[in-house]
Amino acid sequence: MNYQILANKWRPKYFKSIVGQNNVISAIKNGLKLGRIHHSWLLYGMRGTGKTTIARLLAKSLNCQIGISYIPCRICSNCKEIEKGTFIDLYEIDAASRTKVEDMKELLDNIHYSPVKGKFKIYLIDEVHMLSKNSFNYLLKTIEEPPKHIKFVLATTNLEKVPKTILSRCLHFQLKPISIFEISERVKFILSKENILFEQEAINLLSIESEGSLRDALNLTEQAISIGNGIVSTKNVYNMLGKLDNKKILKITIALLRKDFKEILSILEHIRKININWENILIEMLKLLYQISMLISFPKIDQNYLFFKDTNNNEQIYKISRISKYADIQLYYHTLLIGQKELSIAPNFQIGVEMTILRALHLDIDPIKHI
Ligand SMILES: Nc1ncnc2c1ncn2[C@@H]1O[C@H](COP(=O)(O)OP(=O)(O)OP(=O)(O)O)[C@@H](O)[C@H]1O
Ligand SMILES: [Zn+2]
Repeated sequence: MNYQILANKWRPKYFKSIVGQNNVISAIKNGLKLGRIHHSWLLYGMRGTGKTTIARLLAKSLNCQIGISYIPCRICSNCKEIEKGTFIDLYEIDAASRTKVEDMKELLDNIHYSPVKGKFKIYLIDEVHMLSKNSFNYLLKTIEEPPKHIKFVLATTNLEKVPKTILSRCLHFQLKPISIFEISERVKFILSKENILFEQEAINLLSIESEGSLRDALNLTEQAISIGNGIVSTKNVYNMLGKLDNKKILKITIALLRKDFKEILSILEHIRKININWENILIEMLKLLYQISMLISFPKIDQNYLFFKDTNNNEQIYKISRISKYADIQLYYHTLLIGQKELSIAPNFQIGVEMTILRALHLDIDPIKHI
């Protein structure tokens, strides 16, 4: 069989394998059970959260030869062809590449003919917000009163750009960004099925980096597997993402609070030698300062609330929060934040970051001695 990227190979085959979209899935389940199936569905939400996947599952549920079902058989020829992407009554259109009204006419011209193999002809229009005004008008005519054997599934990452006239004729489903926990559980599940070794921290990093998109998480994982020769290690993921690991972020922040010029210079020299995303250093330092501020204000706060997590470093972070002054931390935070904002006008990112750290070092704040 041809090589398939992880994100495609592990596209859920059942509704129950979809993660993080419980509300949408239970509404679909009820609709299918009761046989109340609207003629036009609109799935919206950020990239890589399951829109196309759910649309295809819906096509299978509606056209399975055993009958309409939340759990289609996956054995009949309709189910098989839908999974392979060869089913004749499922029309998948990427609106981003077919925006013109001629395309829409060509697509909808034979809409009155009955389906060839299934109960329904299904039109899945991805990135529907990209259609031209004329295309929307043409679509609107059909969507107002489609023949009984037609179902539309529209998907978009940009709801604001879909005309209200179209919106008001569809049943809406909002897909949420998927939580870090759910992403990391799914990635770990897939890696164990693929017999690939991984470090937990590496998966956490990938899951945070993908910002709610499971597709992005799986693509990053794929990249990490190839860099690591089949193993997903924390070190490789840090390198791949161009990030300093948490320990170094903690180290440079402590050096700043102690006003340890020598240590700062040696860390900056180290950073210059590796391939790094400079802006990210400021972002991670800001996150750490936020965490310290929260701990000063709420010493007993639930650890899960804090996202600069690394059990080995936690003790030190708690210690800093006990011995530093809130106003000082806020001032450091503000200085780094302004530096981050001004990065785009610095001669380059390295100079921008180094000057920002120097500015923070020279603030009129007493150094903390005993960390
Ligand atoms: N909720 C989810 N549950 C399980 N897997 C998911 C989910 N969302 C995305 N994936 C994984 O990511 C891949 C891409 O997802 P999908 O094509 O459904 O995203 P999408 O929301 O349509 O994205 P886009 O808006 O970019 O088209 C899937 O093949 C699957 O592996
Ligand atoms: Zn079937």
